[in-house]
Amino acid sequence: MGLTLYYVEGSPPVRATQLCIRALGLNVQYEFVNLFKKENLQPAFLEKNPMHSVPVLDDNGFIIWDSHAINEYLVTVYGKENDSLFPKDPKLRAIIHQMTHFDTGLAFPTFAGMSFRVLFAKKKDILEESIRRTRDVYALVEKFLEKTKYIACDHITIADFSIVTTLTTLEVFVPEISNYSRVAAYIERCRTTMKDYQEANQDSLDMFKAAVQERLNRSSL
Ligand SMILES: N[C@@H](CCC(=O)N[C@@H](CS)C(=O)NCC(=O)O)C(=O)O
Repeated sequence: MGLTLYYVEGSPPVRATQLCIRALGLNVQYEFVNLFKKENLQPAFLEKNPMHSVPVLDDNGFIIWDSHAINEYLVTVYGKENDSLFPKDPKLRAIIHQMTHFDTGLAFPTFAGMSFRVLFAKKKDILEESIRRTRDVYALVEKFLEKTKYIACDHITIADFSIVTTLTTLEVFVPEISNYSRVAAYIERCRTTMKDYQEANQDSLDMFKAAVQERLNRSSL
């Protein structure tokens, strides 16, 4: 059996978990869940995750959902003792949680609102309110990065997997990150230092961008 990840292409939380899986060098089987065909609402999937979201991890029958929880679990169980991706130091852990809650509470829902509108409700525009919220996210991350190279400290942690995947996907809708120099430098740092960034984040992000671009019918984003 081993590890199975239920996933969909393009999803920032799925990509966050894939970055973690790649960083840990884990061997994982992938099960595609087609959200457009509502496979996530089928009883068998709801049994695994009543929240009907991906990613979901099955570790030999132990089921866990939510990318942040999955990443904590993977590093705790399969990482090195005191793995730097999720260090045991309580203060650092608190900051990692602070940043993953920022992702869940503000950054990801900002993405999800725009994504639902364009891909599922098939609208061809983005609401002003969503653009304003995205700018808030960029400005907050710009502020967070005043003191550290990565989002929680000076090295990569699981919080970075969540923040970088969400930020790079927000940029698909509101391509203004170049106005935020620390955010732009941070994304470039993640791109060049995270293991298998291209395969775990960029490839799927590019597919997502092409799908959004097609729906919005813009020549460039
Ligand atoms: N907080 C969750 C969010 C997961 C989530 O909302 N995933 C989206 C794809 S990006 C999904 O599965 N949406 C379908 C649904 O919620 O019904 C996580 O980090 O895993």
